Amino acid sequence: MNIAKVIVDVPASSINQTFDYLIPEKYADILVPGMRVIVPFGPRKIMGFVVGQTSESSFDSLKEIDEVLDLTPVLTRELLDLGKWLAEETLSLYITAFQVMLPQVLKARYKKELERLTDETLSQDLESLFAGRDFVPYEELEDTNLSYSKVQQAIQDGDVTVNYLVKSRVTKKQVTMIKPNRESHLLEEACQELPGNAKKQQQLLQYFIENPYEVEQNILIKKLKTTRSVIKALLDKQLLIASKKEIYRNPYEDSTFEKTEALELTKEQQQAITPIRNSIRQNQHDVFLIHGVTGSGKTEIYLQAIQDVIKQGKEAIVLVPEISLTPQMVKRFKGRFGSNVAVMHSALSSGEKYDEWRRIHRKEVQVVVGARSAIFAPFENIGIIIIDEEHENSYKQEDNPRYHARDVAIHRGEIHQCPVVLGSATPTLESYARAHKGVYKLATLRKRTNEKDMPDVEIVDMRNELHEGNRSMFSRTLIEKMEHRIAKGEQIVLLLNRRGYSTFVMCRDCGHVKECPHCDIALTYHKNSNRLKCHYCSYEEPMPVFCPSCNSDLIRFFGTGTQRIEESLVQLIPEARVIRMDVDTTRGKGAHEKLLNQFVSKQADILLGTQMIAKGLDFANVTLAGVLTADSMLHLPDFRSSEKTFQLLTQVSGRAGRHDLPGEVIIQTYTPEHYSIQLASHYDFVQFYRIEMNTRKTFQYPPYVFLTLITVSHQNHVTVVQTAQRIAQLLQQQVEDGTVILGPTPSPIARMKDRYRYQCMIKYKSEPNLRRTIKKVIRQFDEDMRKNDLQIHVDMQPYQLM
Ligand SMILES: Nc1ncnc2c1ncn2[C@@H]1O[C@H](COP(=O)(O)OP(=O)(O)OP(=O)(O)O)[C@@H](O)[C@H]1O
Ligand SMILES: [Zn+2]
Ligand SMILES: [Zn+2]
Repeated sequence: MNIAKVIVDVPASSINQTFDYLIPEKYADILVPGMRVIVPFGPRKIMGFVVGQTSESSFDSLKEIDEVLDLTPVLTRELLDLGKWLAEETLSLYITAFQVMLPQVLKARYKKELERLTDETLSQDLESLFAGRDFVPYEELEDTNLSYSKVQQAIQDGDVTVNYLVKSRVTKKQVTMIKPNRESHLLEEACQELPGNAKKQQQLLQYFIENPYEVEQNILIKKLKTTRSVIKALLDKQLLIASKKEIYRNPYEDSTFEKTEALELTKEQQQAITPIRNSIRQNQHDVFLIHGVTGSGKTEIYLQAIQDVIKQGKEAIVLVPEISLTPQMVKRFKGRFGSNVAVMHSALSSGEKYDEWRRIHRKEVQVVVGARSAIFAPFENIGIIIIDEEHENSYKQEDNPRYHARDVAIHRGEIHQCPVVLGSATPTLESYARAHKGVYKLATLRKRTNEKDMPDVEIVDMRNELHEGNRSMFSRTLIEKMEHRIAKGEQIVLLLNRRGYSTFVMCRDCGHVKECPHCDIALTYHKNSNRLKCHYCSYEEPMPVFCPSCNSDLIRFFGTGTQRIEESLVQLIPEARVIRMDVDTTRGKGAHEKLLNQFVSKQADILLGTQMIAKGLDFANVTLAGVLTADSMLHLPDFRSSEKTFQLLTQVSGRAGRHDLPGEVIIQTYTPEHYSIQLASHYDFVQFYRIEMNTRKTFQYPPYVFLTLITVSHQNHVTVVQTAQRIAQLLQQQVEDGTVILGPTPSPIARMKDRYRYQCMIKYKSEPNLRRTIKKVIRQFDEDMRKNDLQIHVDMQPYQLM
């Protein structure tokens, strides 16, 4: 087995296969599939993944592997297989599928070092390598004759580890630790000698008299509500002593989470969890759909099911949509399982992400809570996979590989023979239909755990407001109710449904709309910088003073952004303190969390925001939720627009009155009679499901058919049209009767980043060979893609039809 099969990092379909390389003697003992290597490829040296080994090759004069990057495989056997499956399922390249499963840090080449983890004596050659140091540059290892297998053994024994030196900014985090500098009785004496007014210092000393241990300065400050200057005073008196300590970049200080215990489950919860527990006990793969109203205790069910899995010595993956991966959510998992939880979140720095991944890889944790890509957590003994808010679009990756985390979850669930649990108050029609047919097992939670009714929903017809002379974005009812709440010291959540709306700039004289010069899309006005920005390619320019088309100075912005709403809100209710949450105010790291904390600590009366405020937030003091424009996305050219509207309205309604105070919801709309608005106001999911399924059946949309979207793009318009037409023709010849090929038509955004875009949609009921057919068709354009920058994207499960 002296030959390695390698998938190389060249993202081209002509290279999408394994290449054979000779394994040099020095790597013979240590190399296993799943490791990354550097190999010569043409004139270059590139990275690749070892996916297999063999002793024979049909090629002669093989080149040698240049370097082995990992001493422990970064991809497990299962993940290697999963990568192959993923590539085939989504028609993407093997290399892209492997890359998506790994943290960013492992996708590039970084300097490495060996770190000694033990004080025990190591083998002699390792001792001479470390030569008294704790850290050794990796190159030194490569320069010695030391056998890699010895180092590998030391890593497996936990004596040594390999670190990646991600840019120094994120490599190591140092924290200040504080501990007492004297024995407790001496501290007590000192405490009595402090002046009587030094209450804060006394409190701090008292703490260390009772807890004579080292503690992180920041935690101390939080716990005792004390300050740096108080600590400094005692440091200066040499009663305490400070030191620096390097820590894992654990972004959530575990010790600050209060421990929670399993709650006694309600009847409904028990009924829902029992079959899940059975599957866990019997190592059986089933898919469960928990349809439970907001506040019905789904999360508690997840927590207790995970508890069972941990007891079995197995692992759990919990997926949460990016925007609901809030500190509140993390707290619930860390509160129950403490440091046994890793969190994977896009707001973490690449170093932090790598640390969390490594905790999983080393099996230091049994639970991971994360956004979409956490589905690839390198666990090897999975006992449950949970997808919360399963209807969320963010589970679909809109980039290659275009996968849906739900499909990956079910595939891994089959491999590990473990249950997969999908939960939502508004499941997708696809999932609910499967539950209806018995493919998934359905559990329904009808009641909130606190037995409180869902809040009353009032629909306000904005057309009437207009007729009666109210031109503002706020109905009189909503204003009245807001004023009432503010007077009582209660809080309000206001949602501006922003999809379909934006602040674009238009000339009132000639109607000219300012568009991005590279994309066929209106530019968005940003007031803070007084600039126009493109949300697709990040092009920007200053707000024009004169219309570029007719030179009129009546060029103004239109539409309704959160910023505009905030301004008019403050005009209407001057005493209102408003926190605005949108892409602009939440950009910085931790900004999201900071705004929420301000709201929780009642520094504001109103939380105004886009979709991001509708999910998962749980505020005790919120008694009114308002939706400003319920119908703004009802008319988008997307067959899921009614479903999305229903989901959003239901989610927002769930924000109010979750605790002791009763809640109320106002939905403002121009189409009050629409079924998704009417049924959302009655929380009638099942009726909505029935009506919407009928519509889907009539117009032949999923779940009655499958869709595949092929998008062609190129700088030259003619090339795009011709290619798209040719693809449609070729497909037409090969698909089954009854399969429909729509298009080619221009994509809804017909040009993006200077590239024209056309699309074909395939609608089918059964096409067992579709993937093969598409591959064959696209292969004909290989050369154009390689040499001529033609792009063809295939999405086997399109969600963004725009
Ligand atoms: N068995 C129980 N007994 C008492 N309280 C419970 C129980 N289960 C859950 N709760 C509490 O009820 C509240 C709502 O529960 P939870 O957040 O789990 O519901 P959910 O269905 O996940 O809500 P959402 O869909 O809005 O996220 C929480 O405060 C939770 O602590
Ligand atoms: Zn643009
Ligand atoms: Zn003009």
